[in-house]
Amino acid sequence: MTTTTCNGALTKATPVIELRGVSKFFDNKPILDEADLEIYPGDALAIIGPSGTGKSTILRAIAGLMPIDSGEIYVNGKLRKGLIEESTDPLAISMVFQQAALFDSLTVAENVGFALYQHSQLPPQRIQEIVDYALELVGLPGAGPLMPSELSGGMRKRVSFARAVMHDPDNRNSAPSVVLYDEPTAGLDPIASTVIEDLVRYLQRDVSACSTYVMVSHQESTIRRTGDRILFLYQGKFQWSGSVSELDTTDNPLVRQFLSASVQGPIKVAPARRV
Ligand SMILES: Nc1ncnc2c1ncn2[C@@H]1O[C@H](COP(=O)(O)OP(=O)(O)OP(=O)(O)O)[C@@H](O)[C@H]1O
Repeated sequence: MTTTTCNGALTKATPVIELRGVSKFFDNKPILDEADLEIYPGDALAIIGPSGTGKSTILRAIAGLMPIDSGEIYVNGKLRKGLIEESTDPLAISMVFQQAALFDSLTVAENVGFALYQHSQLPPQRIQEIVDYALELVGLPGAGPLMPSELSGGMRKRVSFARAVMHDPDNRNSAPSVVLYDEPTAGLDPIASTVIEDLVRYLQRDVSACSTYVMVSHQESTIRRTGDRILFLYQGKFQWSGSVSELDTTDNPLVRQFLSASVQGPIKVAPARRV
């Protein structure tokens, strides 16, 4: 594939992440069924699909947080063996979870700096400076001493963003190359969602040299504002791929039914239980 790099040059790129025939079963049910996916440098992908179709599962597989049952995952062309904790990927992948997943007993600063405090040799004063930089980046300057319980849902999400993009500003290579967002705007009002969507684009544009991300969302504004390429996941496979404008023009029956919120169509809908 020919792609455009950050500086505009056309190159034949190696996918930063490639899934080949990845399957994952839960309770003997195939959730991912020989799914293929290629993510190229600078891609802004949005994965959509009905609830329970495996969107979070595929993010966890990409992140190396969950074992797959068959298939292969390549990171920068290198076959990943085992989970992320057992081996090191040749590039940093970071995940923003649906529930901001903060440690409630730690301050905001301790949450954001957690990985650096645990795993780096940097002096605490330097980590503090980096944490302050990350909090500024997400529009929460001075929030470091607060406890998570003092934050709104939108602020908690921004803190989890700061933690996900934590890196040493003196070392641009330490920024995550791929960020995986699992429903970062779920449960937020439209304005708070816009703030998060803008933040995703800002981080892509300005934080690392050529940021790449995968967004999972049910919110149409988030899909349209953060996805350059939309992928429709259903029955364990990607069934459709297109641009945001193609979302409105495609005659793919899965996409049409999904966007029209109709219970009639090829997507099987579990009937509501009568009470
Ligand atoms: N650890 C697990 N153990 C058993 N089943 C699981 C596990 N994780 C996910 N599943 C099942 O796999 C299916 C896909 O779940 P997943 O969370 O990936 O779907 P999703 O598309 O992200 O859904 P939603 O849009 O509702 O968040 C669901 O049926 C879920 O119950």
